[in-house]
Amino acid sequence: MSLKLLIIGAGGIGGYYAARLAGAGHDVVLTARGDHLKAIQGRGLKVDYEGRIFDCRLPAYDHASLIQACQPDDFDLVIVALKSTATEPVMTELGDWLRSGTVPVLSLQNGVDNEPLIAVVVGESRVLGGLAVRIGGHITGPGEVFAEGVAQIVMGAWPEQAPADARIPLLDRLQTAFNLAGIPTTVTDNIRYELWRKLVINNGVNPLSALTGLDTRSLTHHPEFGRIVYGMMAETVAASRAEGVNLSQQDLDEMFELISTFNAIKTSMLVDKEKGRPLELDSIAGAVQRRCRQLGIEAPYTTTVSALLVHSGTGDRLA
Ligand SMILES: NC(=O)C1=CN([C@@H]2O[C@H](COP(=O)(O)OP(=O)(O)OC[C@H]3O[C@@H](n4cnc5c(N)ncnc54)[C@H](OP(=O)(O)O)[C@@H]3O)[C@@H](O)[C@H]2O)C=CC1
Ligand SMILES: CC(C)(CO)C(=O)C(=O)O
Repeated sequence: MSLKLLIIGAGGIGGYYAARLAGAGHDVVLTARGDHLKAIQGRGLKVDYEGRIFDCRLPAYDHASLIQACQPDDFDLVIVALKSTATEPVMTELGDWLRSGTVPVLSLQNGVDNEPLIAVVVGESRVLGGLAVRIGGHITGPGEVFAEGVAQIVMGAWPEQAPADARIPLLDRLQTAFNLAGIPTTVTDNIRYELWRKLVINNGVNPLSALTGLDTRSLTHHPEFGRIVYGMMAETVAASRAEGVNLSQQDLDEMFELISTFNAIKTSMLVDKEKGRPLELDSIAGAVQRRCRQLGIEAPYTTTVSALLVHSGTGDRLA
């Protein structure tokens, strides 16, 4: 049976997954703003993925008109695909509307601090944690998204899955539907572990790519930058202990291997820096630094790269 899905933030990630899900016959509604929204409303959303073009005509709204046009329980699922810098303001903007229904909310964002912000608004029992894995994607022009990679999704009941958790039937349904739509999707019973493993990658490459302008392959294969990437990843592994997640040396090596052998991706933070947009620095490097401070340990690589990035002229745009 087809799903009714609301995707908040039709950018690189939201736009790509929207196209796959709509292509498989699901009813997808988008939110966006500005020229991108106008283009989606006028001409539709065009997604260029691995040599295939998806042209989709989908209903799209800004948040003020979404509240007028739809009820939260018109949907089986709300997917948040915003930058982390927008999570709190958008949750405030849509808070009363979301609270007027019972629909579950899935975050597909990088970082470990989005689900807690969503839970403040809708309550933990409605939150699904998730992440977009092995995908690079961004808006290339109004109404246009480019994406590459196998583009998996990992998701699970947040913060943890209880025995006989009421969210399991929905997760199973989503897993089946997403896989049939061409999105390799797995459900985990330990989503916080997976979110932290992804943070290892993002802290390893995103800030350094924004600082240097280099893609993920150039960074990880560079004799000096590769060591800095590994150092920032190791600091993320150490930081995970502050939340009892306790990532291991094996997690560190697996994540370094994953990003070293993945496509040469222009990270989302580099794309934001080039476009002069706010960076997810606080939710990536800041998240690691805060946990390390809490544990009384240093995070010298993360602290240095963050400080250089702020100093390089983006400081006034950090959220
Ligand atoms: N891009 C990638 O390759 C990957 C990204 N991720 C993560 O996925 C998440 C989403 O990233 P990404 O897709 O790159 O983000 P984008 O910036 O491409 O997309 C976010 C979209 O949300 C829109 N938006 C923001 N605020 C509002 C608002 N108030 N009302 C309506 N629309 C709004 C943005 O509009 P505007 O442009 O006007 O701000 C933009 O269109 C991030 O956490 C990122 O780290 C994970 C894996 C890979
Ligand atoms: C590093 C990468 C591409 C991994 O998917 C990512 O998550 C991002 O660009 O934010």
